[in-house]
Amino acid sequence: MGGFYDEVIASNGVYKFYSDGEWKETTSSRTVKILNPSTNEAVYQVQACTRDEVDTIFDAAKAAQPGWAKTPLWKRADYMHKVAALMKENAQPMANALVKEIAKPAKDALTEVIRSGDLISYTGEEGLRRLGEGKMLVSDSYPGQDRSKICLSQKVPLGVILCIPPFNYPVNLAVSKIAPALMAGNTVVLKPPTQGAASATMMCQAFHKAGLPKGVLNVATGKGSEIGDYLTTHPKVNCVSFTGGDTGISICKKGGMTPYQMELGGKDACIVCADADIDLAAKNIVKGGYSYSGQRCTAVKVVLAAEEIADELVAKVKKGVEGLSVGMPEDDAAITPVISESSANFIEGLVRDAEAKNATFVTPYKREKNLIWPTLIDNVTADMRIAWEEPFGPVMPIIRVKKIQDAIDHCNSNNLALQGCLFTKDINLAIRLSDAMSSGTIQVNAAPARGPDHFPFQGFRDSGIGSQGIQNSLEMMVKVKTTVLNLDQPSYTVG
Ligand SMILES: NC(=O)C1=CN([C@@H]2O[C@H](COP(=O)(O)OP(=O)(O)OC[C@H]3O[C@@H](n4cnc5c(N)ncnc54)[C@H](OP(=O)(O)O)[C@@H]3O)[C@@H](O)[C@H]2O)C=CC1
Ligand SMILES: O=C(O)[C@H](O)COP(=O)(O)O
Repeated sequence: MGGFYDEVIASNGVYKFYSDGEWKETTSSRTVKILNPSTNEAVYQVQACTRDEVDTIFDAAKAAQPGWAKTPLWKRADYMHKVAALMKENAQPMANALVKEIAKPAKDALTEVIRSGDLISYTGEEGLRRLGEGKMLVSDSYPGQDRSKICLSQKVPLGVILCIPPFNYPVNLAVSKIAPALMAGNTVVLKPPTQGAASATMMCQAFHKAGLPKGVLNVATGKGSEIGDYLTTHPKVNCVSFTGGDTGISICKKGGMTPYQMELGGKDACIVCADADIDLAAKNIVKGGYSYSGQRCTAVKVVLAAEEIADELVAKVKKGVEGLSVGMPEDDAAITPVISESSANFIEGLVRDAEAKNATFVTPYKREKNLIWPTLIDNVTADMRIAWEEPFGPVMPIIRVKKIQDAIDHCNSNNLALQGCLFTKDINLAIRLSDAMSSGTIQVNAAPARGPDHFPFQGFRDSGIGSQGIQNSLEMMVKVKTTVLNLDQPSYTVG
């Protein structure tokens, strides 16, 4: 694997956890297996941290926080640039791990690591400018007041941030939480997804090698079902930044007076209007719906096509889908095995339901273990589960609509409301539709996407709480502290 990562791995080949600046093995000797989705065989193992170890990790994070908050902003930014450079220099082994543990196509895996380095650098820059700014308010703007009070507000850290990313971007969605949290003077406990824990753990070595002070970043590994509740309800947690599925909703319900940044599931709708550029729409549906085998929260997950153009659109999407390579991530196939057998079974359940209710299979459904061939399903109706549920797999439903209002109503009736997109050549219609679609982000004439990573990224309804994107994440990782200067008499500057 290469010297840079050697100390991350224990002598028996199990990845270590990271606490108080040191790579450690659990005293329980229990480990968690990470299965390769392409073979369903164990490819890596991580430590199953005990509750005592979790306590020690939080103690380290809590103890390190005041010192880190006193580290000048420019120094924190310097660390971010060092980490980013180290990640990029040592990207390939991390990308290889992504290929093996989450079956991400080889090129996309490398892109994830490089994109993460860029995100960390940008966060250093942005944090330096933004977090150095506060506000000064004078009192005489409020009725009845004179100018005898001056209010100074600044952005201060929240404390210890618990970061929990999902399997599909274990590196990128980890750093999109860690970097803003650290820049804002917080310390971090990372709980990586089990599938993705090896690459996420490797990523933390870049922080270690950059010389980050002890306890500022810590990694607790183990199954979410075993240590998740203990982590999220831990008394030393001051904010939970989570990306994943419905688990996020139960975290909020179980939790207390802790701020949450939640990015949850999506059922991103793609509305194709009668006047759309059909080639452009078809290209985006194929790329947006099937890249990483549909396992993106921003994947196009239902197409709502105007009846007039539906035949032409379906034919063009079919052609694109038939051109997708299907195979192994090592070979950089476009469609690779989905994350687990249970995920493949769930996807198959949605497909069988649509089949039983007489949907039209434009491309046939085919599956070998976790590998599912890209499937295009036309004439989907509202009584089918796939019209509403998120497959997180390479399966695309098309619903034909008589009126655009039907498409808007479908989009707005779903509790999942992350992103959406629309295709039209009419800018006025585009704005009206975007305003009418009640989802966190609407893309006009392109597929949904989170990036570029400084753009706001948020879900409405059950798709999330708060907003991400570098700028908004920085704002979510701070609270406002004010100091009011009370003068003995009003004072005015007259210019
Ligand atoms: N909006 C967005 O940006 C994204 C949303 N998603 C959504 O996530 C789902 C798939 O991702 P997936 O990773 O399976 O999602 P999960 O919600 O199952 O898991 C997400 C993370 O939560 C952890 N976890 C599991 N149980 C608990 C618990 N009780 N307390 C705390 N943490 C826990 C998991 O750990 P472990 O792996 O050990 O179980 C993992 O790290 C899809 O629904 C998808 O839409 C996915 C990516 C992005
Ligand atoms: O987790 C996800 O699926 C994302 O946040 C989507 O990111 P992307 O649009 O860059 O794939």
